Formats: sequence, structure tokens, C-alpha cells
Amino acid sequence: MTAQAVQTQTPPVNDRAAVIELRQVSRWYGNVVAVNNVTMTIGPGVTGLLGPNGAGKSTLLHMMAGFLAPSNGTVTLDGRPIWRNHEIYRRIGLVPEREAVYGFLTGRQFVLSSARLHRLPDPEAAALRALETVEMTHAADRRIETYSKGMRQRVKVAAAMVHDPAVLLLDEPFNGMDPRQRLHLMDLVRQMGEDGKTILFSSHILEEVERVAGQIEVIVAGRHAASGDFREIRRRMTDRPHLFKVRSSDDRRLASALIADGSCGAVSLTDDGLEVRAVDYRRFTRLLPRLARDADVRLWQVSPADEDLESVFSYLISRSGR
Ligand SMILES: Nc1ncnc2c1ncn2[C@@H]1O[C@H](COP(=O)(O)OP(=O)(O)OP(=O)(O)O)[C@@H](O)[C@H]1O
Repeated sequence: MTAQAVQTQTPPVNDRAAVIELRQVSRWYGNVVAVNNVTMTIGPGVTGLLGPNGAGKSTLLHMMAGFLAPSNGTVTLDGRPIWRNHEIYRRIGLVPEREAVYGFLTGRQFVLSSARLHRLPDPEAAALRALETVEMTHAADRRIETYSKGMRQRVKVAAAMVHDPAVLLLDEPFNGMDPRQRLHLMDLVRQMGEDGKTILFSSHILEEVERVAGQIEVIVAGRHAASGDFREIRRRMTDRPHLFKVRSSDDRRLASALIADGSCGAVSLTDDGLEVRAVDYRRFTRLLPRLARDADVRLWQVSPADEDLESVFSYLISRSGR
């Protein structure tokens, strides 16, 4: 074969960068709209799918894995529809959230059964390779029911990647793991992303997503609420009005000082102290001690009242809906 012929040859399917595209995708279960008109692109590297419980993350992952048909719109891998496309299934691996592993099988038997389902030419070798990748060879011949949560999660990853797919989808993979196991799996996910695989994992914990994912897609109530790297997502989450609870030696006087300054969105006096809506988070946290000192008021407690992710998410969705 000439050098030119080598250059013009198309690479084998598994060597190409894999890109998943969702175009105006919706999915409903009876009256429940689980995914609502989502358009997003997931390319090589690690992407985090961030959203609260019930946001539609599993439904999205199952549509990308070919387990579920979209009710509307298209889900494609490199331009080809995924649903009912057996050729494409060979390029995708899914690590489901639920514990659907048979405890009486050994890790090796479990991964091997996945290799056989994919009709790999040498299933034993493929299973061993996958177990090596997740560092589970030492326990490969023990029954899964004797594994820790982290080990179980790792054999699930091995079973999902035994056929060396270009795309790996992981549903809440770090749930219930202890910190050491979590770090280990995070390293593995990061490494696979660096190797050029297209990795998408779901989570409801921002810190978890930030540590592993180069790109974050936020999903709330079935809708695509935000997209960007962790700096962009952090910025959107902190540049929103913040609600603080403040208790002091003289709440009434402090409220007057805050209102006179004019930098707070709203100040209200409650039975339990002040509630202050700060438009500019950083400015407010610098300003408050100075105002209190000047008004001769002692601050007893300053705490954020709406820092839970649910409220951040609902803020993001209200912005994205405009
Ligand atoms: N088979 C089903 N039948 C009916 N409703 C469903 C079904 N599967 C999911 N839903 C509903 O669709 C919505 C999205 O669920 P989904 O499991 O995709 O969200 P999620 O973000 O993965 O949540 P979690 O993190 O709690 O698993 C929820 O309101 C859920 O109750």
C-alpha cells in the first residue's frame, strides 16, 4: 500500500472521535415530561450532566445509550440515529445507576458475560483487559456479593467498556462510594477522557462534576439550563441574588443602615432576625461588617439562606427560560 493510500483511508469506526448530538429532544412517560426540548452536543473528553433528582438525567443517558426512544427530536452518534441501530450500540457503553449485578457471579464471570453478549472474538482476553483497566484483577474471582460498593461500581464500568466503546455513559457513578474509591474512579474517568473517549456522567453534586469534567451541562426539570466549563457554571451560580439570614445586637438599626446604603435588593425583619437579598454577593459580604461597625451593631450570625443546589438550579432554569 502506498503512503498516499494510507493517508486517504478512513480510520476504523472505533478510532474516530465520537460526537453525540441531541436535537430538540423530548421524552415523556404518559403525562410526565421527563425531558423537554433539549439540544446539546457531547464531544470527546469528560462531560458532566449536572441536575437535581428527577431532572431527567437518567432518561437522557438511556436515550443516548439506545435503551429508550425519544418521543420527539433526534439523538445521533456521529450523525447517525442511535435508536435501534445495532452497529452504533457497539460504540457505546452504559454504566447504569441501579445495582443490576448478580451477586453470585464473580467479577470475571460478570464482565465475561458482557464480552460474550457483544460477541467479541476473544471474550476472555477482553474481560481481563477491562478488569485490568479498573484495577480489579486481584478480586476478579471473588463473588460480587462480597465486593464493596466501589468494587461493584468498578466491575460495572469494566462490563460497560469490555468492547472498548468510543462512548461511555455513567449514571451517578460516584454515589455511595467512600472518598478513596471515589478518587480512584475519578482518576479512571479522567484518564479515559484524556485518551480521547467521549465520556458523559451524571451527578447532582457540583463539586463532584467540577473535579472531573471539562464541560458541564446543567439539566433542571427536563430542560437544558446551562452549559460551559466549571468556571462559567460557577460564575452563573454565584452571580445570582443571594439570600442571607443575619442576626445582630440590633436588627432594626442594621436594617436601616442597609436600606440607607441601597446596595441590597430587599431587607426584611423577621422573628428570627433579618433576611437580606444581596444583589452582589462579594460586595455584600465586604460591606456588611463595615456597616455594622459604623452603626455600632454587633453581628451574631450571617448565613446564606438559599445555598442548596435546588434553589441555584431553579434560578438557572428561570434565567434560561427567558
Ligand atoms: N418509567 C417511568 N415512568 C414514569 N415516569 C418516569 C419513568 N422514568 C422516569 N420518570 C419520571 O421522569 C422524570 C425524570 O426522571 P429521571 O430518572 O430521568 O431523572 P434523574 O435526573 O435521573 O433523577 P434521579 O437522579 O433521581 O435518578 C421524573 O419525574 C421521573 O419520576
